[in-house]
Amino acid sequence: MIDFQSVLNAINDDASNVKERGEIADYIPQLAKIDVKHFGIHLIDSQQKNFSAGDSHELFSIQSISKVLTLSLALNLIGEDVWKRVDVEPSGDPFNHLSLLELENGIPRNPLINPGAIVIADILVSQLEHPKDDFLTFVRNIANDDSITYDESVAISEKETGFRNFAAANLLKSYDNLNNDVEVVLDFYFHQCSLSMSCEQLTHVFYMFMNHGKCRRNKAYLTLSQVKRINAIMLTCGFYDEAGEFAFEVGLPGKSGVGGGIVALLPNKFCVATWSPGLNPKGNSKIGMLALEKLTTETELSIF
Ligand SMILES: NC(=O)CC[C@H](N)C(=O)O
Repeated sequence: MIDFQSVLNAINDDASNVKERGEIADYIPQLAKIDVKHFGIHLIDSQQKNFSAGDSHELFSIQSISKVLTLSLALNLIGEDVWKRVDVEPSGDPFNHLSLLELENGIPRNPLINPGAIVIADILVSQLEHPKDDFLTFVRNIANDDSITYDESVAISEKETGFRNFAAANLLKSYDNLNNDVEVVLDFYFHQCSLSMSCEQLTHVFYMFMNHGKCRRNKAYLTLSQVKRINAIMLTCGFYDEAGEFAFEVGLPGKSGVGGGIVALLPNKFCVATWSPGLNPKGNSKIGMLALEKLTTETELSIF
């Protein structure tokens, strides 16, 4: 038996001693206020045993990690038709890159870069009666946790400075790959990104991706084939132009966000989330990447 708690304690000790902690994502002014010194880690295993260290119960902005959840709901609602509007190839580019979108006639490379997630947001806005409420209910149900909510101040802050996302949405519109108004779709997108969760809550939501699509209460939200696809997309696209590095160093499907969160999982074994708000130049949590590399090295557990 692996002693996960000892491994997490050691990771937390190491993380606290790192001096160069990366840069906070200050292009969203509300995120710039967060103390770069935070570090938290939480792991849930297949028996639903929980292990944590550091600031694992503090809330943070999950940002792009939400893209996996909107994709899951879109697959639930319209199935394979999702792939008519967004591709499944890694982009090799930063998350907010636009030139590929023009080269490829308005079909985003994958659902985890911003233009792809904006198309998914458009699908949800079309399909749901009360998009923001219904998406929140979906996430709360998976986690079995009604305390999860949006951070309005983060959503408003991003709306005020989200010029590249407005550019992406307008470009999508010009290629007929956005059915609703740019303002409406981005209001939804900025809210999904503003979802506030702790490391513990994130593992409770993402548990289903390591458990054949079933949440902790054993209710199925995704089919086996959908989980396989989403995990594959996380592995190949979850870290933008650092997806290769994450697979190389950590060896797990996962997803990062500019709030400094990372969630990753090993099917049938565990789901883990880290939070450290300082980012590396590729926009992924600097210490979170180091922590997960240590986790899979020490436990010798990875998909490879
Ligand atoms: N990588 C991220 O977390 C980016 C999400 C952020 N809301 C943005 O659109 O820029």
